[in-house]
Amino acid sequence: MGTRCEGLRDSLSPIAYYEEYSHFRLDCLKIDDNKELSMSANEDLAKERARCDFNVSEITNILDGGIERTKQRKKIESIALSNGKCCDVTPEETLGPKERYENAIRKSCLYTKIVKDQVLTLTGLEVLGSNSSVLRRTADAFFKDISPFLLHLGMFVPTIMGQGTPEQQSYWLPRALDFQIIGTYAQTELGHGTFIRGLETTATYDPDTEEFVIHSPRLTSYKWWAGGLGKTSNYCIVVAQLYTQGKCYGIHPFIVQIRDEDTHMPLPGVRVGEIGPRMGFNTADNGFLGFDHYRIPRNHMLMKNSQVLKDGTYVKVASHSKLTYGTMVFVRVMLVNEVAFNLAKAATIAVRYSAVRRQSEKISGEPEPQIIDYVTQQHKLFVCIATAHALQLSSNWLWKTFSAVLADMRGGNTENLPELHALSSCLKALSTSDSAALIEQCRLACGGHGYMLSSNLPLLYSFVTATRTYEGDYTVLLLQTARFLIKAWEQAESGNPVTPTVSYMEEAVVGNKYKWNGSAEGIIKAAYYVAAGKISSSVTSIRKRMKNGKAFEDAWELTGVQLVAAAEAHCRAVICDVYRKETVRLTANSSPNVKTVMDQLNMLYLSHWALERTGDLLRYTSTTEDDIISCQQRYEELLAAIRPNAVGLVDAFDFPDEILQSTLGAYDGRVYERLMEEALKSPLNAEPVNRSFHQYLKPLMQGKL
Ligand SMILES: CCCCCCCC/C=C\CCCC(=O)SCCNC(=O)CCNC(=O)[C@H](O)C(C)(C)COP(=O)(O)OP(=O)(O)OC[C@H]1O[C@@H](n2cnc3c(N)ncnc32)[C@H](O)[C@@H]1OP(=O)(O)O
Ligand SMILES: Cc1cc2nc3c(=O)[nH]c(=O)nc-3n(C[C@H](O)[C@H](O)[C@H](O)COP(=O)(O)OP(=O)(O)OC[C@H]3O[C@@H](n4cnc5c(N)ncnc54)[C@H](O)[C@@H]3O)c2cc1C
Repeated sequence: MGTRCEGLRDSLSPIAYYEEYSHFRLDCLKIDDNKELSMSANEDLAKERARCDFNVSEITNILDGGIERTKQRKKIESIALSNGKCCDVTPEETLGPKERYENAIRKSCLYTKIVKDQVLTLTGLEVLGSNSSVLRRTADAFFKDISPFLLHLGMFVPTIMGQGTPEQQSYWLPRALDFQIIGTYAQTELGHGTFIRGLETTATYDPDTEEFVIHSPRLTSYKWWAGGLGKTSNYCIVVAQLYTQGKCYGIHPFIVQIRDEDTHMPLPGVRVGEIGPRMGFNTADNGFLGFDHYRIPRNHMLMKNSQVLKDGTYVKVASHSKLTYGTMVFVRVMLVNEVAFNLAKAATIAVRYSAVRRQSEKISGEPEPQIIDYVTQQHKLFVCIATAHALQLSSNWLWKTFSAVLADMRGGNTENLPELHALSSCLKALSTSDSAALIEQCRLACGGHGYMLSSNLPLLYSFVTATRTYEGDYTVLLLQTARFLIKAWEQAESGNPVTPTVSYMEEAVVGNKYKWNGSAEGIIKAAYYVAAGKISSSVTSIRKRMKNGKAFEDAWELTGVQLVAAAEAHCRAVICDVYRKETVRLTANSSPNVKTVMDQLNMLYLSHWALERTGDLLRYTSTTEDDIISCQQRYEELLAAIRPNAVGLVDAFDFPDEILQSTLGAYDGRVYERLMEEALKSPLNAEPVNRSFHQYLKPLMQGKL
């Protein structure tokens, strides 16, 4: 084999040589060990599918939101996937930073063209709204990492829709939706991300020219992080402090052109670039942006919620001061769905791999079991499937809540905005945090092979762990929810009505302790009592500190750890409640076995969290040790009951291999063959001897260095 490859190296270009070389290596391996590298599907996986006792596509339909939506998703996927040009000849992760970016742009353009020419004509703009997760999911067949266009559809367009006047929308949206311009959302600065009232970029109105002057007064005011900002976008939403008639009116959104539409050169007064290598998002050209007294027309301020008239008069239109934060709320809602989908991918990879992988001996001399037969492995993985369901169903519910509040606000009613803000904040925080932790758990469950980039688990993790930070950090958002909860508690205490998601407080303020009952409804009620207990303890701590002379702000700050835990407990109770109710509702007309397995998963989730929070249950409810023992027993029974259906359950997520992009998780289970095929694509395998041998190793080994 060596001789054949040596000969090739002289006659071929590096890429062609490497492709040829890889094929030769594969051919050789096939000849040498036909059994190992057979093309047939893995037998264990086939057996798993044969023993699955429910109709897989029924659950797929439930998760998609109905049979029609499954059909539409599949249609969109088949349009995108039938375009073979999405494939990478060289694995994305083995390219240098420039090549990776260029390749990401190539694929983004290709994908955009498919969406414009074929998908939008099929679905209309609906695919950009409630159905946009289908586009995101399909896009993953093109990108292992992130598209530089993500912020264009994810935030630039939604900000114009949510913050622009009808005239502004009719001017900007057709251009943006047709990709004649590409935009992003530049809010965060080097010096401030969380505290957006502290942003330093200024937009000062000049009535003489009817322009805003955008300026970055110091280094910390440089915009930092926006996806697609470094090299791709020619426009962006800039969030800046608005000054007019000598007064600051706080942060407002502006549409700012940053590059020439023809040459793509940065415009004079604009300094823009990419921020450098990151833990993930390395194909998304996250950027920096500074302005030197850069002028934009007056009507580039997005004026739906407030306006600056020609003479500089500031007019507030909106009835709520936080409507400028609307895009963030929208993206937080979308992110719950986004991370549910990524967790489902990780669970699919890890469960299929665990059915293929055999390791150790349970009983000496007997065949090695599939690792999925270890109860500890089931404990690691089944909660991932259940959490993906819990978050998917919670995200659908949150989307409905969001749409209803949005409809109210269109009619001028912002009464339910605080509750939506509290809900979207804590659901974003918990869903991203849980998903990141569980994706890492999936990686660990796959042993060494999970560490391979080709498993796709490291990339999924690097993407999802960022969601815990961006669009509002975990702690910061839970503290926002806590503000709402403490106010609600005080209202309940004084006998005033509270909003639906905190109605449990009305019963809890009386001070009863809840008696444990191991049914689903009992566990949910216990979760609400835990939340109420933690909120009550936080209130007591704040009051005690204030009694001891602290100002409210200091008392609040000192109680921060308890407040975050209270908001977390509240959110967990909401997820448990929504997951239960939606499971019951959605399986009302399902076949008996689907009903059973969905109920088992739901009970597994509830029992899992009860067992994770035994300290809280013992403290805030009348749960006893015997109750915990029976809960543990039930949990272990559920692991055993779900085991035969585990592969069927992840098949129900219905990820085509092209979207999953994993050597460990492909449908046919040819794990070892795929690992070897990918290994052979490594650029280091393109030649039998690397030149560093001659340059360094040989001189070192021969004492001639
Ligand atoms: C195709 C779709 C795909 C979707 C996926 C897209 C993926 C995109 C990938 C990457 C995108 C990343 C983008 C970004 O990260 S953009 C930057 C995001 N930045 C943040 O999220 C910053 C977080 N900080 C904040 O939100 C705020 O600063 C704050 C922490 C909430 C504090 O704000 P502020 O200081 O103004 O407010 P106060 O704390 O004083 O609170 C005053 C009252 O206002 C209430 N409030 C706050 N925010 C809101 C809101 N959004 N809506 C309604 N009400 C709000 C707050 O609760 C206070 O109320 P109270 O009654 O207690 O006085
Ligand atoms: C991959 C990625 C993509 C991004 N994309 C964009 C984008 O497209 N556009 C954009 O504008 N931004 C973007 N961001 C920025 C992102 O929104 C911010 O990083 C995020 O909001 C957190 O702000 P920060 O970095 O300033 O963290 P900081 O606020 O400095 O937080 C640091 C720590 O301090 C804690 N902390 C801060 N304030 C408080 C408080 N009041 N109470 C208690 N603890 C507190 C936090 O919990 C955290 O632990 C992106 C970030 C990442 C990682």
